[in-house]
Amino acid sequence: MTTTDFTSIPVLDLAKASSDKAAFLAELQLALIHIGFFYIKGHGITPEFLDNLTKQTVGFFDLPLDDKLKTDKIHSPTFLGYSVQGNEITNDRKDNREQFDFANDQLTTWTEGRHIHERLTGPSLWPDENLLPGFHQSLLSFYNQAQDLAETLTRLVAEALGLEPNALLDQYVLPNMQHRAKLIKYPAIDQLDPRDGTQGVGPHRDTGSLLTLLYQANDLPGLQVQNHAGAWIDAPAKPNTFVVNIGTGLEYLVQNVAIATTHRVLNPPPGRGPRYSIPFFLRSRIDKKLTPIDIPQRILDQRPRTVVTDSGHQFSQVYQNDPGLYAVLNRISSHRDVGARFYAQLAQEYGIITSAPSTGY
Ligand SMILES: O=C(O)CCC(=O)C(=O)O
Ligand SMILES: [Fe+2]
Repeated sequence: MTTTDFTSIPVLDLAKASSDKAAFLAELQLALIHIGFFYIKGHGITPEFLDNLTKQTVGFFDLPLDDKLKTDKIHSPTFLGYSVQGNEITNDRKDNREQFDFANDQLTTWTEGRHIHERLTGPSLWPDENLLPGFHQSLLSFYNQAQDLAETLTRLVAEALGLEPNALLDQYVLPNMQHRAKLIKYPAIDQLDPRDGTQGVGPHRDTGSLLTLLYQANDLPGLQVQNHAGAWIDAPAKPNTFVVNIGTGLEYLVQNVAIATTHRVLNPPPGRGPRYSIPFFLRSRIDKKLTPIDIPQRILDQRPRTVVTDSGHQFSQVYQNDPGLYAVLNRISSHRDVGARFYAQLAQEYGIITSAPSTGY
């Protein structure tokens, strides 16, 4: 075990990818191999758009509970929709956060007898447009802009690892596949029952995805990244940046040379009000078994030897054989009520409902 490791998260400027590409790729390579997290600025998503998205986010969580519950995930096998505070489990413990999962609207192709992963794809559950005018449109616009940015970054990740720009996207992302995004609200500690502790979301790695882009919508502490010696490092909000991190999908597909670093969120300190964040997850395709890509030896030689992590490693073997099944199991694990309703047999087969395992994302 190493005793020293990174103590802050680097800020990369996407504009530099045009003005001085070699320097940008060198910074990116370092972040991928040794940190697993970086901030990105100069990304082109406007401050006005992000301010409006923040207003829509606060507006949604401020709706009466009954209105939010009309979009509850329990109504859909896609796990898209609202989850009330305390209804999610990470690393065996209840998270203190409310969230709204969404994606672009797609039709379900699943019918009895087809692969179970197809049941995850389908339309989002939107609140009544009259309650929140413009909400649906803002969120879809965020989804599309974030997907473009995540794909741009994935091309640069490929280059930083000595590959052709499209090498990862061509193999591991389908043009029309459904990715995921969320609105999240973390109540401050004084708004919680003391018995609930301070776990906004427990230590985890983002499961099965390639990259996560996270917009921290207000300036409150809480997000922490576990460095590879085991210490927790703050990742404070920085205006007009996204925090970018690597998912376990990318880590596996690039032979562990980019690292899916563990992170968590603590509920905000008393008196500061709730923290809001908005992640987008660029997934890897889940319709077939994926084989890791060949990486130049000079890059592989830089792989870190040991990484300390407080996150569980649930089902990672399943991912290697069947990423679609893995995606379903992770969703069931995080949202047991939806799992019990739509996937009872699978949940039982994998001991999920009764044994309370850990999960991520
Ligand atoms: O809200 C945040 O800052 C992080 C959220 C996160 O890590 C996740 O939902 O996977
Ligand atoms: Fe995460």
